[in-house]
Amino acid sequence: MESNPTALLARRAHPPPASPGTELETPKPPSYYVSGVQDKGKGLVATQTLPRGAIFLEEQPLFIQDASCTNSTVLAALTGCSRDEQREYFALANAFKGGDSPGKVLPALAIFYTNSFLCDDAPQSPPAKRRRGIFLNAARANHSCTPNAGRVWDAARQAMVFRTLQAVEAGEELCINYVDVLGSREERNANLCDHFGFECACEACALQGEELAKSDKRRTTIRRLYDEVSACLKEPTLGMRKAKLALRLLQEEGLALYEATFCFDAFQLCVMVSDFAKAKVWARKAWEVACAASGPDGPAARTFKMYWANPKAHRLAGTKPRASLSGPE
Ligand SMILES: C[S@@+](CC[C@H](N)C(=O)[O-])C[C@H]1O[C@@H](n2cnc3c(N)ncnc32)[C@H](O)[C@@H]1O
Repeated sequence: MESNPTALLARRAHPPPASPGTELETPKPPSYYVSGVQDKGKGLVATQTLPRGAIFLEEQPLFIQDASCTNSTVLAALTGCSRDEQREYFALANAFKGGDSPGKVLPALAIFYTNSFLCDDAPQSPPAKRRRGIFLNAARANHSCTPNAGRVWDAARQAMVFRTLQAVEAGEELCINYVDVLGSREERNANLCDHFGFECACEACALQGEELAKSDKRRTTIRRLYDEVSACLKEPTLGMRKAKLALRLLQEEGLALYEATFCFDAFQLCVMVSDFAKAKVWARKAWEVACAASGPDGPAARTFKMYWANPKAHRLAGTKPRASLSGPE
């Protein structure tokens, strides 16, 4: 096996052993278990009721690869893992299995492509520098077009952190989103098939007839509003109406994603027309949503908190004639 200078070995999320003399903490029961789920193979299921914003999984990578990874570099990284870890790795899903085309991907690399997550320390690093990691537990998280969980890479702790985006009942599956979930079922599934090789079996994709048409319309409208609100610099009142419509549609569709973005848009519209009282309310709402999605120390939560404290610090403050806009419903 060729040596692999690019594979950065890291350890999995095992709690460090207590040093002699330190008191042992009572271990917390895990918030999820891995189980078979209908039409999706295995998945993560909540063991207990979890409130919005609860961390249910934190995991360090088994190993990380950069963008130039090959089957050989993955195999080399695996030589630094225990036998059990290697066995667990080869038991993960392989979206490329069964393909008999000449360009067939070898198993170690195919499993890496199917299960790795981006874990870049520098945000927005160029594609060639992007690092991806394998997380043996997190790899069991399935996709949903109405995800109830989100994940962020905590660079300081070198761990992937998963939080609930909304309250979750015991026994409910914990799902993230692999692709953008705005757009119609057809568009979402085309994207999932192209990039991940499967058709989605989530609840939103299982809708039929009128229910499906309504869901598709809500999602395509939210996507349109996403572009339109930011183009409403000249018409803050119209922009606010669109932002609030998007928030209403997100709620109807049960989507927690994008809420912070629209709240922050509403904040920016308020600061533009010097309605700083409403701006504060919107910034606070954006902060609350961001805290639930990616924690209070995430970049979005920190930015929103700063503007909540001082909305006048925003570069658009007072750039339009004074007006009064509406706050959240
Ligand atoms: C990273 S793995 C997720 C865990 C996987 N279900 C398992 O059994 O290990 C990705 C694979 O899970 C399946 N999967 C994930 N989300 C799905 C969904 N919404 N509908 C159908 N299959 C899904 C697909 O086979 C996909 O290639």
